[in-house]
Amino acid sequence: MNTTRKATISETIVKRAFIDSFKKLDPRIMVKNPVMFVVEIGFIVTLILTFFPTIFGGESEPIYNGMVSMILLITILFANFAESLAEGRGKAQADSLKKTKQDTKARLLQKDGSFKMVSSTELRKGDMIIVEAGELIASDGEIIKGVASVDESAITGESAPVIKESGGDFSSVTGGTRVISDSIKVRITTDPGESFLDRMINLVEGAKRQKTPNEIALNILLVSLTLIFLIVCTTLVPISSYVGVAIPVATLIALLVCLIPTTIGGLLSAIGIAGMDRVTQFNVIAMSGKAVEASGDINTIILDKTGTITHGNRMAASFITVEKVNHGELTKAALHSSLHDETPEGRSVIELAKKIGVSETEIDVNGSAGVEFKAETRMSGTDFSDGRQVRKGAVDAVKEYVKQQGGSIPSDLEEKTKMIAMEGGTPLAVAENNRILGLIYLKDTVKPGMKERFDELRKMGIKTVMCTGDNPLTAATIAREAGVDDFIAEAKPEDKIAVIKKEQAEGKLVAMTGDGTNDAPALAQADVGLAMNSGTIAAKEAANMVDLDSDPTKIIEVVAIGKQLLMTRGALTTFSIANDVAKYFAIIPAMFMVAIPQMSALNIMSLTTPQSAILAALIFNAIIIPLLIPLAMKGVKYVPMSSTKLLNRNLLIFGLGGVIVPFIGIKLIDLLLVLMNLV
Ligand SMILES: Nc1ncnc2c1ncn2[C@@H]1O[C@H](COP(=O)(O)OP(=O)(O)OP(=O)(O)O)[C@@H](O)[C@H]1O
Ligand SMILES: [K+]
Ligand SMILES: [Mg+2]
Repeated sequence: MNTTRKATISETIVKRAFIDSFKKLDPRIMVKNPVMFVVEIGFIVTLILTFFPTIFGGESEPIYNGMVSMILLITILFANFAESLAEGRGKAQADSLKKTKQDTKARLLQKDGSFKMVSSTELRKGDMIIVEAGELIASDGEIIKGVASVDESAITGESAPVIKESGGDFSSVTGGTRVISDSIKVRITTDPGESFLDRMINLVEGAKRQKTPNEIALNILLVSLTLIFLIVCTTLVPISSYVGVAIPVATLIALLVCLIPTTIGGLLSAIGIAGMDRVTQFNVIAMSGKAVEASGDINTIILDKTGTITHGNRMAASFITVEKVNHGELTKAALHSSLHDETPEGRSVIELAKKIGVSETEIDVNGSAGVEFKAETRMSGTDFSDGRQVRKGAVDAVKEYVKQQGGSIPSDLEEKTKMIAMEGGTPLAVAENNRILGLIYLKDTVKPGMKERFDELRKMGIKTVMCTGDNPLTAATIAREAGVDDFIAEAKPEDKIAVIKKEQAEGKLVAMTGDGTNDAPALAQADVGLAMNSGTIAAKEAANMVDLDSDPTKIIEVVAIGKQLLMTRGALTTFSIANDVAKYFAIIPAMFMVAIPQMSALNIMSLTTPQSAILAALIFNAIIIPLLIPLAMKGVKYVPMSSTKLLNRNLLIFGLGGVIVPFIGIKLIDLLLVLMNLV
């Protein structure tokens, strides 16, 4: 689906990561990762000991010190490499996006109606520009007038052009995309440097990456463990001298590094970056790592109906009269109600009326004023200078409207409304003053494969709720067809927020997908707000994720990636700590073996010499990091099942595995060291 933005781990990325791992040795950068910073201090101390073996008093072997020092350096480089590699794909994407970001010329509209050519960097919020076919859109904005097909491949990677039009949910355009046909008038909505493309570059580049609350909490745990082991290792000095053993400083440092959680400490940020990156590979732009993490814990998903579950191109299919109303009269009224309605629905009504055959004079808008469609009123219409008022809208809204003017409700309205709704269509009632003339049948169909997608979510234990402004019958039909768990009909924007707040009050994490301006408050309220790239600027700004392919069901992939991120972090933490336990049993007996022969009983791995044992444990501690890079980057495999089952499975694999693997690994390295005559 995506060609330009998907970068694989290429040779260039690996090369850049290799160089970056050395740059990251800078202590000012290292200090941000306390566990690895301790390793770096250990490296420096052992390096000094290599050249000045007696500097801290007592005897020590320079070659052994040098070996420890080198292994420590490699350990740090491995950890840095993991992080650099994770960052690499984003950096490569940022490079290709920057190429898209060229300085373009724009036709800036002047007060007198003429236009002036200006550079895109001069455009400010509120400016009006005209973009003609073949031209690049200079900045983000909203179409005020016109319809055009736009090539958005520079941003989305999707080569098929999309239709953008004023009014309604498909009015936003992105800077850097190209108008293919027709001409549009655009109101600029961002200042230079704050455009969607700018934000996207910053995000994929990881320039402003912030640690998530979960990462911070885990870091605190890792730092605490490091402190505890620092104390343990320091207190070993008086204890050992009491039993008559002098432990070399290099050995103490090796022991400390083996005991502190270097595996997870070295891979933690790579896991986070890779998680964000996986979301990007799915063509979803996450504004923060926090949003990706939250999606892993989602309990409820709120989706709107039109354009999300259904195709959303609600087109007028037929006009249905009530009682004894003349068909021509209804057609005319439907047309009149839509004269100023800029929404796709409104335009489709005019199209249908023209197809049926109304005279051109009826389309004259002179002497009339439009009543804009609003999600709150769920009506639109026209007021004529002769006092005639024509409205169309949701049936209950129009019923209320005519009742207020003393009108009555046609006897067959309900039955005919029901007929449309039962088929999943949206019925709009048409009224002239206090008379209801009939109905407009807006057709819309459920997107294919919806049922399977919602089944998948159910398996993950996630509840789906469809929230629509449409009537309960249409809602019920679509809900049944799509297989959502629950639905809310006749929902106004504030109702959508209320649903989210209610779930949140029960301690649940809520995700919401939407595209309309009326969805924006709810998108902001939700823990995870996924806006469609096709949607309005307001929706995209309120959300913390934007789907470039405008596929609302992609929330499923995002949830899976979030879960995978949390699981990967948990699994590798478990593995890292279990590992350290095993290393303890490798080193401690070896350290005291000579002085306290009884300790040999604990030397269950029967490692050759104290030195071989320590070096083997330290080497294992280093190479486990690159060995786990693929897992950190790709994530632990996620299969939809309950979280308890998942937890048990992972504890078994990574907890038990974490104890067993080092025993085998350390023993093998020990044998190898002896074979190579290194100890
Ligand atoms: N152009 C229009 N003129 C008059 N009424 C409209 C128009 N468009 C929609 N309506 C009516 O208003 C209702 C609410 O429309 P809206 O698009 O805001 O729904 P929504 O809350 O976004 O939910 P969904 O997108 O799931 O349908 C529609 O169900 C329809 O009855
Ligand atoms: K360790
Ligand atoms: Mg909508």
